Formats: sequence, C-alpha cells, structure tokens
Amino acid sequence: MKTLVLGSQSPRRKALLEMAGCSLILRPSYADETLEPSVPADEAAAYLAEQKSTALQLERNEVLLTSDTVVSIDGDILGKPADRQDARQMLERMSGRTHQVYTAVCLRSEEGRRTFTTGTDVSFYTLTDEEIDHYLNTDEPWDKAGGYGIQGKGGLFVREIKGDYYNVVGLPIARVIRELKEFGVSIH
Ligand SMILES: Cc1cn([C@H]2C[C@H](O)[C@@H](COP(=O)(O)OP(=O)(O)OP(=O)(O)O)O2)c(=O)[nH]c1=O
Repeated sequence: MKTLVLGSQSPRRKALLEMAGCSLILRPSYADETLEPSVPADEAAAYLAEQKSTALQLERNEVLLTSDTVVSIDGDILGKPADRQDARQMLERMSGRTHQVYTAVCLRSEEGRRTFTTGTDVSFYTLTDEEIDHYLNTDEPWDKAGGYGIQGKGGLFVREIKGDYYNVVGLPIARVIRELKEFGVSIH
C-alpha cells in the first residue's frame, strides 16, 4: 500500500484529508510562488501545484500531494494579500460580483504525475465599508487567496456558490479521494 505525503503547510488541507479517512505524513514545500502576470488563473494554480511538487523528494511507495488555490476576477489573479490595503482592495473588487476560485492538485508517485484543476464560482453580496473594516480586524484574510475564508466570517459575504465548496477552502476533497484511490492510496 502507498503512503500519502502531504506537501503542504495548510492546516485546512490536512484536516480535509483526515476527515475523509486518509492517513498521511507531512512534508511542507517551500517552492517559489512567483508568477508571470499574464498566465490564466487555472494554469497558474496548476503551475504552482507542480512547482511545489518538484521542490520535494519522493521515496518509493509514496504518493505526494501538493496543491495551490488562486482567486481570479476580470482575468487577474488574487493571491494572499500583502497587507491591509491589498486585502481591502481585493474585497472591494469582489463586492457585489462573481469571482472564480481555482484549486489545482498535483499527485506524484514513482509511476507518474497527474495534475487536475477544479473551479468554483463564488458570488459576493455588496459589502459596506464597515463590513470590510470589521473583517480586516480579524485574523482571517492574511493566509488566504483573495483575502477571505469562506469557512469563517468570510462566509457571511457569500450570496451563492456554483461548484465544490471544499475547493474554495483549498482542496476538492471528493475528487481528490477518487484520484488518490487510482494512485493506490487506501482510504479508511
Ligand atoms: C478563497 C479561500 C482560500 N483559502 C485558502 C486555501 C489555501 O490554503 C490558501 C491559498 O494559499 P495556497 O498557496 O494555495 O496554500 P497554503 O500557502 O495555505 O499552503 P501550501 O502552499 O503549503 O499548500 O487560501 C481558504 O482557506 N478559504 C477561502 O475561502
């Protein structure tokens, strides 16, 4: 049986895999996450998931999972906000509109590598300045693509989603479990 190795520092990815019944070991990846500005968002997520994979060593009998989540609006990619002003601009941009969240997952074993990307459309209510200010005083925006967390108070901004909710949180877990089985990982 194969050992699942999670190449991620994201506590959410670990929690989702464990919730789904995966035993895993952690091997965080510190790949360079710089992007060419013109790359489409779904391709950017796939590129970064593969970069994170390439940065890690793989032993025999291991399946390595790396992943990347980006938010996209008007063809621009929103990563994690650099500071308060950046986070404010992101939230103002998404206010009253629909954006896309892409999570790419790269699975790698000695037999080969497979990368797949899942998109979810998220529509926000129109946000007031007060709501945005209040949200920026929480610890939610800083480690998250687009500067919000749907699983926290950021969920209060959401009018509608189309697609997998868990994909927005950072891992489309139902699809991932199916793909992991194909790679020979046992799920309990
Ligand atoms: C939009 C959105 C993103 N996110 C998170 C998912 C990702 O963890 C994060 C985007 O950063 P990523 O670079 O995808 O992941 P990470 O830095 O957390 O972990 P690692 O690179 O080690 O795998 O934003 C939420 O938790 N909720 C949300 O609603």
